[in-house]
Amino acid sequence: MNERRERRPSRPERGRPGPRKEGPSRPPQIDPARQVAFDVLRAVREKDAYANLVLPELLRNRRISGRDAALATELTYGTCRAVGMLDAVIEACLVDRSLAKVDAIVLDGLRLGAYQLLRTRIPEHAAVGSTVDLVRAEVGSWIAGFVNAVLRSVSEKDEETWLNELAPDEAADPIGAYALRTAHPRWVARSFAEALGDKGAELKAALEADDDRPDVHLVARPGEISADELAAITGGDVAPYSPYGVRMPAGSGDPGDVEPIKEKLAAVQDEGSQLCAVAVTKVPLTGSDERWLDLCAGPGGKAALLGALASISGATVDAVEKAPHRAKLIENAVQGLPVTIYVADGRETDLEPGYDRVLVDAPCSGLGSLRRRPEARWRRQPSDISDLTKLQGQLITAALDLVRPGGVVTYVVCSPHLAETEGVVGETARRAGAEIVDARPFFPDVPQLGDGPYVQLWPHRHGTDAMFCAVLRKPETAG
Ligand SMILES: C[S@@+](CC[C@H](N)C(=O)[O-])C[C@H]1O[C@@H](n2cnc3c(N)ncnc32)[C@H](O)[C@@H]1O
Repeated sequence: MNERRERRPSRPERGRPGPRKEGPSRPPQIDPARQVAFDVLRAVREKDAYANLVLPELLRNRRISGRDAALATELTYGTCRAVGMLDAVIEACLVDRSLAKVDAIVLDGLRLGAYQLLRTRIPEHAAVGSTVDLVRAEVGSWIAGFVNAVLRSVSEKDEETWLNELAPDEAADPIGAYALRTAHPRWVARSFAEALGDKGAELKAALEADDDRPDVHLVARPGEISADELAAITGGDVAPYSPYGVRMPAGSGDPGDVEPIKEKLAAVQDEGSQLCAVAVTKVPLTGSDERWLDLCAGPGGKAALLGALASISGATVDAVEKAPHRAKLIENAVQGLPVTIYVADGRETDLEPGYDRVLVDAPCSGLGSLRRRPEARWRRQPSDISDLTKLQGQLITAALDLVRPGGVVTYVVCSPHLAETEGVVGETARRAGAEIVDARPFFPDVPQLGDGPYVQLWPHRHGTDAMFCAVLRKPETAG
């Protein structure tokens, strides 16, 4: 056994307290920011909670603000995102190389500590000591020696050195190498590579951009406030592509505190989502253009933008949502707009066919917005995809039934996974005899859109989520 391995800790047996002398005798010093992060990690793991919903609530309830809130946010989201990379390093620090038998709550603590050691400038003694205290307070003093020893072992090298040791060779296995380095599951990295048609520099750039903290994007409601005005009020920048968009740097504070958002003149919405909603309205039509349908509308981001544009052009929008609680959110988003909400399954509505434009913003894997949902990359499974594509195909088919001959169906997903994008669209359009229209002209001035006919946006190219958009036209001759 080499010197380093001798110093590695053995894992504790589950639920079996070790000798009392392992734990330091001083009482644990609990830091509120780290306690919040630790509690959110637990809620994410035990209750399938969403970190970006639980964290603000805990911060509010515990009256944590300012620097403590910023630290809690950084540690929570950073740890959630980096789980795969952190686990690889932690596992390398265990004598028997198995994480599986480390108590889940202890592993939460180890991840939180390892994140601080590898991806922040927090001094080693603070990262290790505070983590030992957190886990000790939760599990008992007997665990302190183990946590301390694992984290001391993690701290022996920086992230780069660990990754050089643990990552597969970049030339032999670029997907595996970039996946570990950017803390993505391999299957997600592979799906990005397939969509990009690249396993080299562009894949690396895409995964790196996906691992960054994203800007906050706001949408200025058309007819109420302009993007220039919104940018001036918020101190943000007018977005490069959406005529209604404003971008604010990550960590600019709670967008809910922005006055135009409180007054419902603006909302938080990724610029890619804005572009897709706007594209729905830009496809040329012959004949009527009054009845628009949003077939998967909750929580109402695109319905609100479509509603505002419909109100200007004299159209109306029907918004369908299957989940009643999400339909409630639409109500809140579309107040004062010409939008009617229906709680129904989009595959079998009682709606009168003959819509001029239909948006299918289908349920999807969300692989395109992983940067905005810290824990999502580790929760999604490849096996989710086939159920989703079945549902997506059925929703597109229903939309083609509801649109009038010559009308358009715009299909959008927040995913670059080929099965959810080109795969399902190509197959469904072929079966229904729908024409696939080149979507690129409806994204004017957006660069790097490839060869069409589909539009795939990317964080590393456009600074947006990886939204996909396809436009289908129902043939004039169709019944
Ligand atoms: C990607 S989200 C839509 C986002 C929304 N367009 C927005 O911009 O805020 C998909 C929505 O479809 C809903 N949904 C899932 N299955 C559905 C179905 N069979 N019919 C209608 N809506 C469905 C989900 O509850 C979810 O709210």
